[in-house]
Amino acid sequence: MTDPAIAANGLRKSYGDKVVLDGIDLVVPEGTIFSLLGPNGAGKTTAVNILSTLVSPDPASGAIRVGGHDLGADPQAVRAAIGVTGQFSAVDGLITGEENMLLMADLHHLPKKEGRRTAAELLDRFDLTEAARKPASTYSGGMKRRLDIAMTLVGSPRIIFLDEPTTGLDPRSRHNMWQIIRELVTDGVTVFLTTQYLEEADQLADRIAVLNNGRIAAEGSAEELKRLIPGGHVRLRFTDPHTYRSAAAALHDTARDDEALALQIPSDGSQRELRSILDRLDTAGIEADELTVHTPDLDDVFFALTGSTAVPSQTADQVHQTKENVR
Ligand SMILES: Nc1ncnc2c1ncn2[C@@H]1O[C@H](COP(=O)(O)OP(=O)(O)OP(=O)(O)O)[C@@H](O)[C@H]1O
Repeated sequence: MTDPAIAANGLRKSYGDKVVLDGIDLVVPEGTIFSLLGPNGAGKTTAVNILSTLVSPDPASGAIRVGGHDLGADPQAVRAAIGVTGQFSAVDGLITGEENMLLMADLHHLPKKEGRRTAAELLDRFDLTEAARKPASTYSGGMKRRLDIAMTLVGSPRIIFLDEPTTGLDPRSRHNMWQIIRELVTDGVTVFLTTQYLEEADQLADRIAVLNNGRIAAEGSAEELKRLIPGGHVRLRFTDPHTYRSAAAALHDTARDDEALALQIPSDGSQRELRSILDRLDTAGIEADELTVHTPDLDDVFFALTGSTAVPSQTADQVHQTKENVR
């Protein structure tokens, strides 16, 4: 089996009396997007800084491996495997986009010709060819972020840390950035993403960890996390009023919508609960015309997990969410 791209056990970091990371475990498989979510000051940037060798973890931390290399024993090898795009851009505004790229190529000791080719290819890929000869200070926020990522890619990193890559971008630029991130992963790159935008994690991440009070409050796919909090339900819709009434009689605890001929049943969307609903319908010889599973959105999850009341650490069950017609 191949090493995960990132594996950290009991990651700890304190500044004086302040415990920022209180022993967190992270595993990010290769070629996936992992998102660390958390409110301001939760420790997301600290985690990125440690995993990218910029900041030392506390000695009490467990093993940390990035790109298959031990972070403590071989930080140089880790640095060679990763790229980091931080909240504070590495772009130098006084020189052009192209010059920024060529500077990165020099830093990576690429031969002049190869550096020029790589710079031109990446500028083209990130739609910056036209602006390449203009000072980067004249670029829009979205262009600067694109240039920043392009610069990170000059070294062909296998793992990229993106610390709040779309903060402050308008919706169009944000969607463009999401597309870029998806394409990176299609190319086999692993992305470790921090964000305060729940929609961003929902759209992009294979797995999400919610950081709160120095610990991982919950971890799972977006769908799994949404099932951790109440508010989910199964909705059954009928076209025949008689069937609708029979279903309402056969199922318990349903909220009725007589106008829409729809029944709403509280449910965590788990396979077990779905099976129980379908069994009861089968027993009564009833077929619904439509069945949909509704889960709370990630906003609900975030507020529930990072609110004042502590939520125990848990991992959601692997349950497949269905949205399908019942046949
Ligand atoms: N060098 C440092 N010295 C002292 N305290 C620090 C240092 N770096 C970070 N902290 C503290 O650690 C905590 C976590 O900071 P961090 O920047 O990692 O949070 P974050 O989740 O990235 O927040 P944001 O979303 O606001 O960027 C904060 O309380 C911060 O003040």
